[in-house]
Amino acid sequence: MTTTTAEYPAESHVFEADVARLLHMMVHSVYSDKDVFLRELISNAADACEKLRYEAIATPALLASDADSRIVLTLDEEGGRLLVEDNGIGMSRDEMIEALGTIARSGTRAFMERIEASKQGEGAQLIGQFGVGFYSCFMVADRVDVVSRRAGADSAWLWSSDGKGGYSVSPIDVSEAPVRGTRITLHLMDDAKSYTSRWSIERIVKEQSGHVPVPIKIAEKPGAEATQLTDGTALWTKSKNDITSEEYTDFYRGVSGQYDEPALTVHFRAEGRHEYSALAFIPGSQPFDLFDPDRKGRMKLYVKRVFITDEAELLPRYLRFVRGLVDTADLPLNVSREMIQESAILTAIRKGVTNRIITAIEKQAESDKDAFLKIWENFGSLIKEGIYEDFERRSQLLSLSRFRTTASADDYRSLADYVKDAKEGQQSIYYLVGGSLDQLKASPQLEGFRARGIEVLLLTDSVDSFWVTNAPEFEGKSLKSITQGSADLAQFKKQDQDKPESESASAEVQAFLDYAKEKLADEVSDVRASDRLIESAVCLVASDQGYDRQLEKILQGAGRLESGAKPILEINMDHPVVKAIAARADAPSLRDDAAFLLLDQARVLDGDKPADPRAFAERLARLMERALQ
Ligand SMILES: Nc1ncnc2c1ncn2[C@@H]1O[C@H](COP(=O)(O)OP(=O)(O)OP(=O)(O)O)[C@@H](O)[C@H]1O
Repeated sequence: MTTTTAEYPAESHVFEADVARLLHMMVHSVYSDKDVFLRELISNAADACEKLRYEAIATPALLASDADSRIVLTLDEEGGRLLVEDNGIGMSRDEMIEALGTIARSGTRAFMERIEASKQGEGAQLIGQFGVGFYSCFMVADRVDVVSRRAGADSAWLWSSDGKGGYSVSPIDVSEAPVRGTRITLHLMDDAKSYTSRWSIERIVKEQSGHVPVPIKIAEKPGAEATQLTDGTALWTKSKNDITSEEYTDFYRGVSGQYDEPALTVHFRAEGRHEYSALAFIPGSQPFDLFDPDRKGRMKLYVKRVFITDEAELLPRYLRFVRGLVDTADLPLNVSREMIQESAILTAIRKGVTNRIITAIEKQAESDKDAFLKIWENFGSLIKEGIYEDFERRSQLLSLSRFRTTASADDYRSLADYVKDAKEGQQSIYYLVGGSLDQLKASPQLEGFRARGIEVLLLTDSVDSFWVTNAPEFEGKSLKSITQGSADLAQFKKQDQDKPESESASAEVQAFLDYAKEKLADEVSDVRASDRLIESAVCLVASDQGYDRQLEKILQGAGRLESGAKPILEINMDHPVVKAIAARADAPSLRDDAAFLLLDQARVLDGDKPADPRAFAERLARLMERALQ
């Protein structure tokens, strides 16, 4: 039964707020390389063909008599139009409203915010780098009509918009729609009329979409016979030696939706117990939604070249920045998506692909340090998640990790570098976790390590607080936070021989320590002499048991820990202020204020605030008054 207009009159809809924002950005984009719109449309068309092939496994009738997927581009120079048509799955009315009136992709909002916050030129570059799907056609068209008929349905729909405030959806006679699939008509803007020239379309398709796994045809005018532009051969089925790096890049761009160069390409065919091909890429830059909590891996699973799903978890979570696909003949075509998750074959494939990717990164680290460091800068924080998630590969991932350290200057150091240069008798790999490198470099806790030339890893990624607690060892040395427990530095000589090692505390200073311990008992668990301080008077450390201070702050911030453990206040027994206060046993109120002020000073050095700002201000005022009198 054909849908009647009386049942479904033409409806007007306004765009969801985010779509409107995105469209505004597209239309006003100064991005010069507008060609990218065609890649987006072709990629959607190819996805639609792949979805149909998948649904047709269970319902072969969907293919009817037209089994071969294709994408046809029709040029209409006279009418100033470009048509992109596929015989894929098509869209129902509701699917159209959902897909072309809202933004489903996670992270798009974050992406838009980045574009809006950036300077004009940079924002435009971002658009070019990532592409923004269907809506990019409004960079070249002032009206877009989408006619679609879902496979197996007896109705067809027209979606139409000028890309400004909204769009309309109306039923149209099936005789005006493709038998199955979607036809998108772009009414080109005056400065975009070159997209009706065969020469430019052919160039763009070959450059951008030459390896889309659905054949692309071109018709020079409406009604003309279409000739083939690309044959739809799946790139991954070819031998590595027959593929140029341009072809890989083109394919990567299609599969990742990013328009940069891949930083690393891993392409192999596994034979033996399980047979499959894998083609995986590490992107050349961070995808904009990399840190979106909903972001999933984007490796596609094909069975005998039929796309099955991109939710098969073909890689461990921490490798979710890798894009690409696995194609296997070992799974049955009609395997359900649920069964896939539990399949032993898939587990074996996951292991094989993960190993190959990590080995490829390791090789890159050896053969091309700069290229590897770019990967590390973009994705190191994710790779480090693997240190606590992937027990089997922990030591491999630790070896791969690179760090800023007190000895690295602007370069990176590996744990192997660290161990090679460790002091004689040094049992631990020391680290300090915090929010930024500058803050870490200014930490009082570092002073004693610096003075003795002991290297300390400076860790600033939020994941660092977690993996360090799980990876206690590298080449026999345990990882140890310099803000937790005792520093045990006395066994190492200071490099600056002029400064004598501190003698055991004088009785006076010791008495002040005991006094402070009693006074501050509500706020700290201990007050003790420090061997990690040189210039600063005080610092806070966590006790050996429990969490390190930085992790405690993160857990508290996330509401996963109610209150932190009391820290330990360490005091520099050689510090002139400490000595001077210790000498004033005759002035109890002064000692009292000093004890609390020293604690607050340690808090501030830790990036915190004084616990009681008012009491702090009063104590400070009293002290200044005394000094000024
Ligand atoms: N030719 C088409 N056939 C069927 N559905 C389509 C077609 N073009 C677009 N769509 C639908 O519109 C949705 C939105 O497309 P859009 O390009 O904006 O984002 P996307 O394809 O989901 O994301 P990405 O570009 O990151 O893959 C698609 O997910 C799909 O459901």
